[in-house]
This record gives sequence, structure tokens and C-alpha cells, in this order.
Amino acid sequence: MTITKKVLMLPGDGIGPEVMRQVQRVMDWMAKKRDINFDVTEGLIGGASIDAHNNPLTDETLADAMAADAVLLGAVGGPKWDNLPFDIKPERGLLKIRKEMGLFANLRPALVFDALVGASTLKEDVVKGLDIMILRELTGGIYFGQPRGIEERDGVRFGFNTLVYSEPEIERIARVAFDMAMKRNKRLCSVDKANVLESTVLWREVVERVAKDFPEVDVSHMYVDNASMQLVRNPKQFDVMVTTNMFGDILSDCAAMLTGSLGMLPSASLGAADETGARKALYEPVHGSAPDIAGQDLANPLATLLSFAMMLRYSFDLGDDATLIETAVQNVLKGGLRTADIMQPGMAKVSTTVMGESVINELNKLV
Ligand SMILES: NC(=O)c1ccc[n+]([C@@H]2O[C@H](COP(=O)([O-])OP(=O)(O)OC[C@H]3O[C@@H](n4cnc5c(N)ncnc54)[C@H](O)[C@@H]3O)[C@@H](O)[C@H]2O)c1
Ligand SMILES: CC(C)[C@H](C(=O)O)[C@@H](O)C(=O)O
Ligand SMILES: [Mg+2]
Repeated sequence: MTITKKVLMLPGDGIGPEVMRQVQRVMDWMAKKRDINFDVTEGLIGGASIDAHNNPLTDETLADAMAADAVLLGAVGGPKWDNLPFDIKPERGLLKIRKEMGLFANLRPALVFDALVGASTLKEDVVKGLDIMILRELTGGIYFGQPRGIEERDGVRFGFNTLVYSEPEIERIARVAFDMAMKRNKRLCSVDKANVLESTVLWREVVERVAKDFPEVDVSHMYVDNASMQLVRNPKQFDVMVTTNMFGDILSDCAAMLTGSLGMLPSASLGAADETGARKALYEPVHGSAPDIAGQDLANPLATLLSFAMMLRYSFDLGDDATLIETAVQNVLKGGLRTADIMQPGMAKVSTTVMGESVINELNKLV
């Protein structure tokens, strides 16, 4: 049976289009070898959209995103647009698409491939076999709270943001976290700053209340400063971590380095399930547009390829095909190929393009 899935691709800026091209190859391979067709629309977001429309996310692109079965995004931003007024910066486009699509649950798995154990800056025994899931709340907290701004009061300028969470916002992310813990190792650590911030006093209270519905899950709470230290000291103590928007942003970059590179970390951003069980979804690597290496065929495309695998698993129920891609990635790494960011002594340094080609070669061996 031929399966057709409607995907909106938003390559964005910097290395975004370079890594996205490698996904396009895998999509072509899947159409040919697995009879899974992607009806792909390409759109603009971030700086690319600013250049064309003076707007980091147009209503047309947003409508395309709402109509798609899933969205795949590269990265946004770069020095070219850094001095624009705040409200039309590339990053505003990304925040708007997340908010408008209602993507409150951001899954950021940090998994250490055996072949990359030596690529981490941490000792091998600290990271070997690591497999944790950071669940970041994505549409609330200090990123979106009101009031916000920069104002002058009595001749003094103030910059301010508001960290606010409602009970329903906390409860829905907590439920996703507990469901996830039930499917994994039944261990959940909620990360907050309840010793200082009232918004996270409420966070902790609500997580405790939801925990009563999941008696099998072993729940712990940790302050974010300690959690960042523990992530580097002994990351394997964690299984699922759930936290606020900004804490999750920071902790996931930190977790990325446990895996060897920011270029390895995929993500899925999911909305609430509708009556059919379907969720709005956007998939993107955790890294940014990497202006320092953009346009040089140097970027690691694996985070984006692994984000595509997450799309297959979470949006299209194609877990076997997701596993195929993950296995192909693992085999390429076992074979000793490395982009510059994960380069190790004795390995072969390859470009973005060759890394993509090598994943296809491995897929061909597997099927
Ligand atoms: N989701 C997103 O679109 C996203 C995420 C983070 C940052 N940004 C934006 O990206 C721009 C640059 O931000 P930054 O430098 O703080 O973060 P960044 O993630 O773009 O880069 C940080 C470092 O990691 C390296 N790196 C990142 N991805 C890589 C990859 N796939 N392969 C190899 N190396 C990689 C970069 O070369 C750089 O040295 C900013 O405009 C920022 O706002 C966007
Ligand atoms: C670019 C920026 C808006 C974004 C965020 O802070 O959420 C990025 O850092 C991320 O982690 O996806
Ligand atoms: Mg980030």
C-alpha cells in the first residue's frame, strides 16, 4: 500500500538548508524503497522569510503548517538579522509557529551512540549507554509571559519579562511526562527553582498532584542549578526530566554535549491530541543556524535526520522506518565516518553531503 504524508519543510537559515537537503534524500529513498511518499511543500521561516516578505513567519506559511501532517524545520537566525527590531527577528518566527500550533510538549532525547562515546568531552564511563529524555514545556513560561519589554521609568531604563505558568499549563505537560515515564523506566525528575520562584512552587505542587495518578512512577524534584551540575556529574541517574521552557532550553544544550555534539540532538514538538488522537507536530534539530560554519558543507546533518526519524515514529506511526534510519546512522558512525564536530583520532572526516550519502548507503544495506 502506498502511504502519502503531507510534510511542510522549513529549511530556514544558515546550515538549515544544508542539513535539510540530506533529509530530502532519505525521503526520496523511502518513496523508492518503502513505498512511503511525502507530499512536500517548502516554505520560508526566519531570516529567509524576512528577506522575502519582511516577516519571519507569514500567515500563508502558518496556514501551510496547520494543514500539514507534520512540519520539519532546519534552523533560524544569523548575524544578518541580529540588529532588526525585536518583533521581526528570525527567532520570533520560530516562537510564533510553536505558539500558534500549540506545541507545548518538546521532546529532546539525548542518546549516546556507542561509536561516539569517545567524542564527548566527558569521561567514557559517565556517558556510555546514556539515554535520557528531556521534556521541555514550549509555549509558556518566561518566553511568552506578559508584561515584557524595555521601558524608561523616571529616567532609568528597565528590561523585564514575566515567568508565569497556569495550573492547566503545568498539568498538561506533567501528564505527558508521566505517560512518557510509564513507557520508559518509570522514573521522572521534575526540574524547577521552587526555592526562589513562586511560578515553580506551583509547578512542583501540580507535578505532585498529577503523580498521584501514576503511582508506579518514581518521581523526584530537583532545583535547576543542581540539575545542571548533576547532568554533567552523573547523567545516567536521569531517565525522563520535565521542566519549564527556559530551563529546558538550557539543560538540553548541556545534555547535547554528553552525546558528543549539538549536531546530534533531535527534537519533536507536539500539541494536544485531537479527537482522533492526532497531534500537531514540528520536528527540528536542537541546534541553531551555526553561522560560523554555514555554507561550507561542514554541518552535521544527523540531528536533523534523527528529527525526521522522530517524525516517522510520533506523527506517522512508522516506528520500524524510524528504527531503520537510527540504525543506519549508528552504522555510519560505527564505520568511522565523522563530520568535523564529532571528529575523533583515527576516524574519517566527511562533509555534510557525504554524511547524508553514507546514511543512504547504509539504508540500502539494511533493506
Ligand atoms: N531552533 C533554532 O532555530 C535555533 C536554535 C538555537 C539557536 N538559533 C539561532 O542560531 C544562531 C546561532 O546561535 P548559536 O551560535 O548560539 O547556536 P548554534 O546552535 O547555531 O551554534 C553553536 C555552536 O555549535 C555548532 N553547531 C551547531 N549545530 C551544528 C551542526 N549541526 N554541526 C556542527 N556544528 C554545529 C556551531 O558551529 C557553533 O559553534 C542565532 O541566531 C540563534 O538565535 C536557532
Ligand atoms: C532560537 C531560540 C528561539 C530557540 C529557543 O530558545 O527555544 C532555540 O534556542 C531552541 O533551543 O530551539
Ligand atoms: Mg536552545
